[in-house]
Amino acid sequence: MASAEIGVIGLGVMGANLALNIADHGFDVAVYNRTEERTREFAAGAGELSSKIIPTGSLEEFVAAIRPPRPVIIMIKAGDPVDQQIAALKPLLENNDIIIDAGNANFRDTMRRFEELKDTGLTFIGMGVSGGEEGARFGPSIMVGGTEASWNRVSDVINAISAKFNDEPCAAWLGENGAGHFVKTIHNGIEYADMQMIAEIYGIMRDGMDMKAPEMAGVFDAWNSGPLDSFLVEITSKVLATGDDKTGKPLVDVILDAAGQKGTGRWSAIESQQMAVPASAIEAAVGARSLSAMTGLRAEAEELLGRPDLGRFEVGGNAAALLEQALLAGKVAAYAQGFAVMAAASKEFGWNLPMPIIAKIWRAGCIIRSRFLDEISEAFTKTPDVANLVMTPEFSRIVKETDTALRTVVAEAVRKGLPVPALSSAVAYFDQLRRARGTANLIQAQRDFFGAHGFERIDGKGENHGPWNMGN
Ligand SMILES: NC(=O)C1=CN([C@@H]2O[C@H](COP(=O)(O)OP(=O)(O)OC[C@H]3O[C@@H](n4cnc5c(N)ncnc54)[C@H](OP(=O)(O)O)[C@@H]3O)[C@@H](O)[C@H]2O)C=CC1
Ligand SMILES: O=C(CO)[C@H](O)[C@H](O)COP(=O)(O)O
Repeated sequence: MASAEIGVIGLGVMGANLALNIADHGFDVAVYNRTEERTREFAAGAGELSSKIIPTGSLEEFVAAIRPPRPVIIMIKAGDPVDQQIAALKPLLENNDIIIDAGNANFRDTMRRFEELKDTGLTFIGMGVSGGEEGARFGPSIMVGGTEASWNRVSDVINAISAKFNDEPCAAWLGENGAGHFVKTIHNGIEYADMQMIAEIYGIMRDGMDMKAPEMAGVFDAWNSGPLDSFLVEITSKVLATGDDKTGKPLVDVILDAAGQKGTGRWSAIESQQMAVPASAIEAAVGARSLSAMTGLRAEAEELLGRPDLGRFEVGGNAAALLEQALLAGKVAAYAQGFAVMAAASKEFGWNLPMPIIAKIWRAGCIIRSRFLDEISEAFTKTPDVANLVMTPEFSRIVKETDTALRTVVAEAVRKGLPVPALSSAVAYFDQLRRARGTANLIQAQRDFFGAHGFERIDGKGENHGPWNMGN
């Protein structure tokens, strides 16, 4: 008997919690997982929600359990598995059924899938979901891409299960085809930059100020009541306060310093380059994760080159306050870059991405949720067409107020041999951005010299060439 209102395929961390969240909001949900054992375990652990959950052992049974037109959420490993899953599902579905890929898909795959399914009678939605395990269970931030009509058909359930900020759902339709997954990708790119900058500040405290993890936990905890108030700062404090049962040391001290990455940060950097919109903080964060994973090379390099031991990180006065300001400044650069990349993609793909709404739906539920996003949403609401976040009155004020702190922290870290790739990229970004006459005049001259590429003069339009003397 088809009684479920919606189905979820994939009962890993995210799918299982999303299914429980859906059931918790009163919807009957059919579930299926490739490995049936996981479905059995999930159903057995569903407790009082089990009456709303229909576990199924085959795709046929799964499809038959959902009332047409069927919304089917796929929440499995991104990439080829999604194509395989769609191929297996397609012959079983009927006209008007909706396939919703909720994993971290590359938006280019989403656009392809959208096209492939366009004339089949089925509808495809690419839906970015953020919030990790807890978000999926109790309210994630949800970024939807597809036709507006398809969004209207699923918005009740998606709004219901999403996080709420001031009672507003942190879910929205953001545009056609790949829009939702693109925005989720940039969300993750910003997440990478945010995390990297926090890690750089942690590195300064640990290696430059000789602070121990519990002491740092207190500093991050205090920062969480100020302008840096955010989920990532909050969990950083909690992580730093956690001990290791085995050694009695802070757990963070016994974790291998090699960061994993599943692709979304890298895609953000690649897409920013494709669109010629600088996202140097995100790139620095991706690069730093890659270099972190080269543990053998780093050990050899330390041996060969020596690790600079240039003394303590000294900024005079209140170092914690300066670090807090520097982190805030770095965040502004990362978010300004992420939003600028989205603005360019919006034009290129004709999505008309609503920046104030994107900032709004990131205010709760997602990994980068913060007080800061409320300020961004306000800034974009007041000045929706601004070219760059830092050009808004609110954020230009923050850039000016935090400038000395960012510059001081980066300069002192560089002087003392403490790596700060993302924070230093922020200084360079701001310094280049606010310099009306830069140095690319020389690059233009060089290009013209070796390749006759031409240049424009400051005192007139049109292409010019220099009288370069190639012979000498
Ligand atoms: N974890 C997180 O914080 C977040 C994850 N995501 C995204 O959500 C998606 C799911 O992630 P998560 O729940 O963490 O992953 P898990 O590793 O916990 O679970 C993976 C799921 O994918 C299924 N799967 C893997 N390969 C295939 C395949 N070839 N065919 C069918 N099913 C397959 C697994 O089934 P089986 O049990 O049979 O192996 C399992 O249900 C990913 O795209 C991820 O990037 C998005 C936001 C946050
Ligand atoms: O989407 C997420 C959070 O928003 C996932 O946790 C994702 O896996 C994070 O990316 P990575 O694994 O590359 O750190």
